[in-house]
Amino acid sequence: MADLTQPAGSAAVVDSGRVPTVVVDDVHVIYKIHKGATGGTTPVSALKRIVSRTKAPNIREVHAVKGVSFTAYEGEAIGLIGSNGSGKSTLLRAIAGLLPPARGAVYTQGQPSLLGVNAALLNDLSGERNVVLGCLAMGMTPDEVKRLAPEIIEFSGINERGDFASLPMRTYSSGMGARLRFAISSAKKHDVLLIDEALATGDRKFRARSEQRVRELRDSAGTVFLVSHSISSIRDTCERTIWLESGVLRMDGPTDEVCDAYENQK
Ligand SMILES: Nc1ncnc2c1ncn2[C@@H]1O[C@H](COP(=O)(O)OP(=O)(O)OP(=O)(O)O)[C@@H](O)[C@H]1O
Repeated sequence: MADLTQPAGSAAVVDSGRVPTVVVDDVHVIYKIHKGATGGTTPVSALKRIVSRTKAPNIREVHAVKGVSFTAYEGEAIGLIGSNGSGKSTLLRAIAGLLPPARGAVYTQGQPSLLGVNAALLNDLSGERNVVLGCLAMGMTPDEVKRLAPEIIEFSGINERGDFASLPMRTYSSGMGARLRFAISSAKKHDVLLIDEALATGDRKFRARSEQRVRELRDSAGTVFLVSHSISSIRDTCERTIWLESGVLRMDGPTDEVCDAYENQK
């Protein structure tokens, strides 16, 4: 995925004066949903379909991202906005390499790191143990982990109301869990960091801290993508915004212009 050479005839445009980190080139993502075993699933009917080259009747397709193209550069923080179901999370997962595009391609510099509110931590382990495991999983050395763990716990704020870091994560509120996930993932410099709504789960103080962290990550020459329904978070942290609607890229430009258009629609 590291080769950023642009394919001939590509819809994505690369500015040669800047270093591209993500090229999304005419990407389509289609979910195939199995509607359950409601007939047509016997070996005989499957054989008939193979012979007649027809699709299984119990598979529905959802075309979630439709021909999206753009290029992201080093040092950019890009907001992704759009109404519910417009394809923001799907696009993020495609950039992370978790969903294969049905058509088109994603080219990235290094392995993008997806930070979502559902990022996997182990519920039966304490916050402290999850910090250690999460940091090791991101490639830190044991010494780095030892040095950074107290800062990560401090940043997450989970100990603000007692010693929660030593308690199993299942005792945390969903906001506390999300804050810890954000604190772990953002402790490391990423070439490309993808954040899905994580900032929305914290309280006001944590939101301010995490917005500052996003700006630092961006300033350290990484590229940050931020999916959020909070337009004020997007305005505060991103200088560029992409607006998706029904899977189609509706607008891509300076945050103020795109957010104004989004807020003034209809
Ligand atoms: N795992 C899935 N299987 C099938 N369809 C899905 C799946 N995930 C999302 N979709 C569909 O894909 C479309 C885009 O969903 P997606 O979650 O990417 O939108 P979104 O813009 O992130 O929405 P929201 O703002 O509500 O989080 C929707 O129609 C949704 O129903």
